[in-house]
Amino acid sequence: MAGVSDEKTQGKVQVFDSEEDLALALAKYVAHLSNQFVRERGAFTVVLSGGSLIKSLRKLVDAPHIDSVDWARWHIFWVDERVVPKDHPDSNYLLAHNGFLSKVPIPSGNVYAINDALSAEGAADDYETCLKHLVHNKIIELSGTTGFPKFDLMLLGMGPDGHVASLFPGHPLVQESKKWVAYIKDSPKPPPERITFSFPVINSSAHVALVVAGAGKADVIRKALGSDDQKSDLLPVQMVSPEGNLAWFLDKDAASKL
Ligand SMILES: O=C1O[C@H](COP(=O)(O)O)[C@@H](O)[C@H](O)[C@H]1O
Repeated sequence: MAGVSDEKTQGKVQVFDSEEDLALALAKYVAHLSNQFVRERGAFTVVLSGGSLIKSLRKLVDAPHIDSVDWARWHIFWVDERVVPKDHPDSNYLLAHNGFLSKVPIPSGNVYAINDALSAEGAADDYETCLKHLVHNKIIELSGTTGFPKFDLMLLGMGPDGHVASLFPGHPLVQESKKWVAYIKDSPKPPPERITFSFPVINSSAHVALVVAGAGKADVIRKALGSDDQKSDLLPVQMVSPEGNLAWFLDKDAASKL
């Protein structure tokens, strides 16, 4: 590992010599949390992003994790999804299925994809209803502090503009304070129609990992984690501030301007 810092304000920042090393450490971190939550409460709720995050999960399907993780206890959600059919190349579900879910024995009933037959608004409402049902059944915990669902682990990627989930810089959705799941029809990154968890949900998580690799993201990482930052005009990634733990997984290229 190239470096690590642990500051209360920004979470634990780990910088790895390569994306390969990052992926190895990420797998170890996820497997450790899986063991902990399965032991403590018999379930592990994991929220996925789309994009490059899925490739960075590839070491979880290798030994020793493939055999040691209790996959039957996992419950899979998406922090955001594009409103397209599940077999469309833009689907975050399809990406996760091909790159991760098809390689591990998570029961299909524990994989909560959006209803792709609905409009953006309908799919967001439907997903929120699904989450409420799972809170009622105690699969998902509820934060005693915020009243929003408290996922065990949220795995977030970050776009080169500093967006997380489908919460984009300057978009009014970043201020959503009531809905658990919101919809967007004018996403600056295609496709335009998506659903996304709101910041209150993201920030109620027990653990959030922000996984960022590549030189194309170095400027935003400097803004988010560098010392010369002014706190006005926060990028979405700077609004990630969970009530639990925040861990950054960066490769050397993403951290090159720190
Ligand atoms: O559109 C999206 O982009 C972000 C970032 O993707 P990346 O490929 O730059 O890592 C992703 O986290 C989000 O889930 C996705 O819908």
